[in-house]
Formats: sequence, structure tokens, C-alpha cells
Amino acid sequence: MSTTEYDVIVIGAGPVGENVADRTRAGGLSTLIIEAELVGGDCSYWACVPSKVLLRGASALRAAGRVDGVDAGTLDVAATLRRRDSFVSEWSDDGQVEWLRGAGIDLVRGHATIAGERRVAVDGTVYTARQAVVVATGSAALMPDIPGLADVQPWQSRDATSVKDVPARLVIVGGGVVGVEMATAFAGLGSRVTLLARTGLLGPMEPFAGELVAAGLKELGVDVRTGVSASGFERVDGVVTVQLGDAGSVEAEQVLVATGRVPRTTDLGLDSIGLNGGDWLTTDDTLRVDGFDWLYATGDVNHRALLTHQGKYQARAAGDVIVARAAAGEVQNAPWGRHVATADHEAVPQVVFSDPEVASVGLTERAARDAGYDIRVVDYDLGSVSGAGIHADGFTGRARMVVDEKRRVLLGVTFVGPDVSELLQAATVAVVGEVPLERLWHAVPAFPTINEVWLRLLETYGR
Ligand SMILES: Cc1cc2nc3c(=O)[nH]c(=O)nc-3n(C[C@H](O)[C@H](O)[C@H](O)COP(=O)(O)OP(=O)(O)OC[C@H]3O[C@@H](n4cnc5c(N)ncnc54)[C@H](O)[C@@H]3O)c2cc1C
Ligand SMILES: NC(=O)c1ccc[n+]([C@@H]2O[C@H](COP(=O)([O-])OP(=O)(O)OC[C@H]3O[C@@H](n4cnc5c(N)ncnc54)[C@H](O)[C@@H]3O)[C@@H](O)[C@H]2O)c1
Repeated sequence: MSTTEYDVIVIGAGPVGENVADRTRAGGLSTLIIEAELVGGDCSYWACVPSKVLLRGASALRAAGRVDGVDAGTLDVAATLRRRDSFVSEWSDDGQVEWLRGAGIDLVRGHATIAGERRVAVDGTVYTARQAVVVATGSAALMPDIPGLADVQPWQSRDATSVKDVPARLVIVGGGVVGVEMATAFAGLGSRVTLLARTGLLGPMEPFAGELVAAGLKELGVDVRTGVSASGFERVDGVVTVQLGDAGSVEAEQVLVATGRVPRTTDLGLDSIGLNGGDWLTTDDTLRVDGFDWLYATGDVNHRALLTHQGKYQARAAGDVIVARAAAGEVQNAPWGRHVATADHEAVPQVVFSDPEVASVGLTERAARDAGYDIRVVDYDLGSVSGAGIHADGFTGRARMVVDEKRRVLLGVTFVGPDVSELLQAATVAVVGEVPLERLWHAVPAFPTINEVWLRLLETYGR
């Protein structure tokens, strides 16, 4: 007879839930994970992985085209879609289920609801957790309430990343990360893309990031319209007309809504424990939900940082602290301790896989000033770095570091330019390690790499 009692129950087997379960099981606690769709979650099948595969082909082609003397060739769209299908394992989670089995984690398939303290119901069976219930249910696309939108059956990001037939024309509503990446991807796949943004692109990042990405999108042929709002939608004979208030209208075969996320908590039984369905779950730095000693929330659902790597970082802290608390062991919850997700506050790394790419970590100038830091901002033209010029003819880009003048350490770094994503980890180490500028001078970047921008930033700051 199968058991219904576990030390730990994890709801949601996305990348984050899987990592929590891995840590609690490795720590000797019996662990059940419950998944309504595919083990591996959004990231593996509908978000990070397929989106990056769709972007990669055209990106490699453009990179070749930026080196004089290289014949760049063409993109095979059908082969690109097949490569995407292969990376998402044809939307089969057999491999991930096998991994769970190997790790000794029990899996129940179905939609879980919380049914009171430490109790979780799936299809009429109630499971009980002796130590902790962890909510790792992720987030879903936010659908804005705009007249006619629902009737034109718009795409959400899932539809875009699992596309089978590339539309001739695509209108994207929303100038955030999904909007920008999907505009880049579909322009590369041959769609005529219009990107609608109420303000500039990539709002929370350094303003120059959105400006350079907008310029890059225009070069790809994307019609970037900032300062406009979609006010109505109508589909006639397969063509959608999007009304833009006083700014006219635009037509396309398909519309993608990319206006942010909502937590997957609406039908989670939260009312059984006095919380509201549809709310984000707020936690302390050990990822324990405020007001509970047995309930944790990790990943997108806690709204701390909606990124896979940051959710998995939280998962490692949460899994380990559940094990420590179960053994009445030491909880290392001082900032930067083993059991806290301190980096969520001021050291989150992110790459936007647009063209140019944006790679950032920590605070922007605006965020640092708002937080009350005494800062100095140092900018450098990335195209002036020798390694960049060799990497791509006409390399255009920019780097910024935000320095805490009191401690002379970095609060944030942003790079914008072709292929800058691989520069990011050094910046993350510098920010998290609070490496003094005086010591950074001794971290010598190799010549002639794009990393020499570090030396140029320090020289611009002065010694
Ligand atoms: C288009 C797109 C591209 C992205 N690209 C990147 C990227 O390149 N890099 C990056 O870091 N982030 C990226 N993100 C963000 C990333 O996808 C999320 O941060 C990540 O998936 C969050 O992981 P999670 O485990 O919290 O949630 P999810 O991956 O959403 O997993 C949650 C799981 O819980 C399950 N579930 C939900 N409710 C229940 C329930 N009641 N019972 C049982 N199971 C349930 C779901 O079926 C799902 O499998 C992207 C997002 C989008 C939309
Ligand atoms: N490469 C990556 O790391 C990556 C890629 C994709 C998504 N993500 C993550 O997924 C999350 C979701 O991305 P997203 O782009 O959906 O959200 P987002 O919050 O990044 O951007 C949403 C944008 O839509 C705009 N918007 C909201 N309502 C609107 C409306 N009614 N009309 C027009 N515009 C509207 C917002 O002002 C914002 O600019 C983000 O937190 C992001 O970090 C990460």
C-alpha cells in the first residue's frame, strides 16, 4: 500500500520544486512531489529552453554576418523548429520522471490543493507532511482586460515558444523581457513583427538597455512602437486588427500577449489556511511563508525574482533549511548564510537574449539612488574595447558599473552588446563578493577579449 504521509510535500515539479525535493531527499527526508502537467515545469517545455533555442539559430547567423569575410548563409526554419522539439523532448517528461525515481523522490500526478495545516489533496487522496509543505507552483501569463482581446484568441508565451506555423505578421503587446525576446525570435524566423510598448522597452533595467535593444530590433525589421497602448482587438477572416487609441491601428495574423505574470495560486486551496487564492506568497529569507512554520514558497510564486536560476537558488536554501529544522539543527539565517536567499534582494543576475544582448546584475543607477546609496556611475563604450572589435565588425554596446562610494564596491553592472551574456558571471562574483575596487585592479582581463571592458571601467573610474 502506498503511503500518504511524508516528511516533505512539494507542490509543483518545475525546476524550482525539483531542486527543493532533491535537497530534502538528499538530507534524508521522505519527499513527495506533485505535478499537474509535465515534470520540469514551464522553463523546460514552454519558457527558457524553447525560447532560447528559437533565438539561437538566427543569432548565430547574425554573429557570422558581423565578421567580414564570412559567408553567413540562411536560416532553415523547419530545422530550427525541429531542434526546438528535440530540446523539449517532444514535450515528454520521461527523462525527468526517471531522474526523480533515481533521486528517491515519489511523484504523484494531478492538481494539488492545500486542505488545511500540513495537508495536501490530490484527486480525493489527502497527503500529510510531517515537516513542511513547499509551494513551487510558478506563475502564468497575465491577460490584460482589453476589449475584444479574449475573442481574438491571442497567443500567450507558451503558444509562441511551441509554435508550429510561423505567422506572416505578429503583433506583440508588452515591451518586457518576453516581448523583446519573442520579437527577436520571430523576426529571425521570418515574421513581420510589431512590438507595442506603453513606455520604453525593458523598463526596470538601465534605460540605455531598452534604447539599444529597440535600435537592434528596428535593424531586424521590427516595427517598435513605444508610448502606445492597445485599446481594442477584432479578428475578421483570419486577420486581427489592433486599435491603438489615437495612434491608429495595426494588423497581423496573430497577437502575442506578453504583459507580465500572475501567481499560480488561484485554485490552490489557500483559503483553507486563511490566505487568499490569486495572491503571491510572501516569505522570509528562508523562504518560509509569513505567518506559518510549516509552509514554504519558492520560485516564481513568491515574486522575489521570476527567474529559473534565482528560484533554484531559493530551492537550495529552502531544502537545506527544512532539513536543518527537521533535525533541530543550526539555522544559518544571517545574511549570505547557507539557509537564506540574500542575493534575491540586491544581486540578481539576468540575461535578455535579444540582439544586442543585455546582461545585468544588482542595482541599476535608479534603484541604487532610490535605496539611498551614495553612488558613482561609470559608463564605457563597449565597441571601443579591442576584443569587441575583433569579435564583431561595428560592435555596438555599452557597459555601466554602479559604485557604492562609501565602501568602494560594485552595486550593479550592466552590459549591452552582441554576445555579452558570458561576461555576466564575473560581474555577479564582484557584486556578491563585494570585491573592493582596489582589489578588482588585480583581476586582469585577458587580451584581446571583450572582458577588457573591466579594465576600461576601472581606468574611467580612476585609481
Ligand atoms: C517565455 C519565457 C521565457 C523565459 N526565459 C527564461 C530564461 O531564459 N531564464 C530564466 O532564468 N527564466 C526565464 N523565464 C522565467 C522562468 O520560466 C521561470 O522563472 C521559471 O519557470 C520558474 O520556475 P518555477 O519552478 O517556479 O515554476 P514553473 O516552471 O512554472 O513550474 C511550476 C510547476 O508547478 C505545476 N503546478 C502549478 N500548480 C500546481 C498544482 N496546484 N498542483 C500540481 N502542480 C502544479 C505546474 O504545472 C508547473 O509544472 C522565462 C519565462 C517565460 C514565460
Ligand atoms: N531571459 C530571461 O531571463 C527571461 C525571459 C523571459 C521572461 N523572463 C521572466 O519572466 C517574467 C515575465 O516576463 P514578461 O515579459 O511577461 O513580464 P515583464 O514584467 O518583464 O514585462 C511586461 C511588460 O508588459 C507591460 N504591460 C503590462 N500591462 C500592459 C498592457 N495592458 N498593455 C501593454 N503593456 C503592458 C509592462 O509595462 C511591462 O513592460 C519576467 O519577470 C522575466 O524576468 C525572463
